[in-house]
Amino acid sequence: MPELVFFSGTMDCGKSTLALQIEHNRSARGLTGMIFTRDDRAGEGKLSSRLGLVTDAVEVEDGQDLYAYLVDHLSQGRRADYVIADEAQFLAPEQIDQLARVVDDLALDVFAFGITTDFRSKLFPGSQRLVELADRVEVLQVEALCWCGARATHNARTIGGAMVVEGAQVVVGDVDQGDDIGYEVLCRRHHSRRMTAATAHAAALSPDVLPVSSS
Ligand SMILES: Nc1ncnc2c1ncn2[C@@H]1O[C@H](COP(=O)(O)OP(=O)(O)O)[C@@H](O)[C@H]1O
Ligand SMILES: Cc1cn([C@H]2C[C@H](O)[C@@H](COP(=O)(O)O)O2)c(=O)[nH]c1=O
Repeated sequence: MPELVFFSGTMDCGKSTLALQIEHNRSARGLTGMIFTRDDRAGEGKLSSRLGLVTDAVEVEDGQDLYAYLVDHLSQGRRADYVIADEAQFLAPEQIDQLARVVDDLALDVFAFGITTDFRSKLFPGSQRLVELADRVEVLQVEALCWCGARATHNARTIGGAMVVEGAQVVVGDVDQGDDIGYEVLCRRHHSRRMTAATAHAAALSPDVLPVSSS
């Protein structure tokens, strides 16, 4: 049975790498994928992984009907044996409904990849709809780690290494951005305490927490 599968996790846990591996394994067996993405860091119409792999993809636009796009594609006699949708958190809920219809009416597997929650630990609307509709939600096996060594479950947005909680839900960016606006994955404890690697390091160096000499 074709399925809608949502591969979810934090940033930097290997979602795009897995998407590229699924694409590679299927195309090696003569299958043809329809690859959708939106706002990949590598630029428009690209699906990229931090391991350096990249492939071309269809850049999803606001209001685009993904089901109609596939029907049109197939009715022109072109192939699509399965669908990959990366950065699926950026899709609108209606577009997730359209992907579910691709599974049910066109009998294609749809593999969606995305982060579940934003920098305030709130669901992205597209991810919420995926959790509601997916046949399976898969958590990636390679766990990203918080600076403390615990499994990272949350995404923090940072400026100069310090966590911020104000701002737009969507700001395309990467981890390890130095002084720029960026992201860091944290465990829940450190996300709720707003404690990033930089602020934890600064606190450890603070005279307030240094052992006081008795001499
Ligand atoms: N230099 C490296 N050597 C080995 N693995 C790396 C390297 N850089 C990144 N990775 C792996 O790639 C993962 C990020 O993959 P990516 O597909 O870009 O993540 P996501 O799409 O989930 O944000 C990291 O968690 C790490 O496992
Ligand atoms: C937490 C969070 C992330 N984003 C953006 C930042 C990146 O461009 C993508 C996630 O990409 P990845 O391949 O999973 O690393 O999402 C955002 O716009 N808003 C957020 O709150």
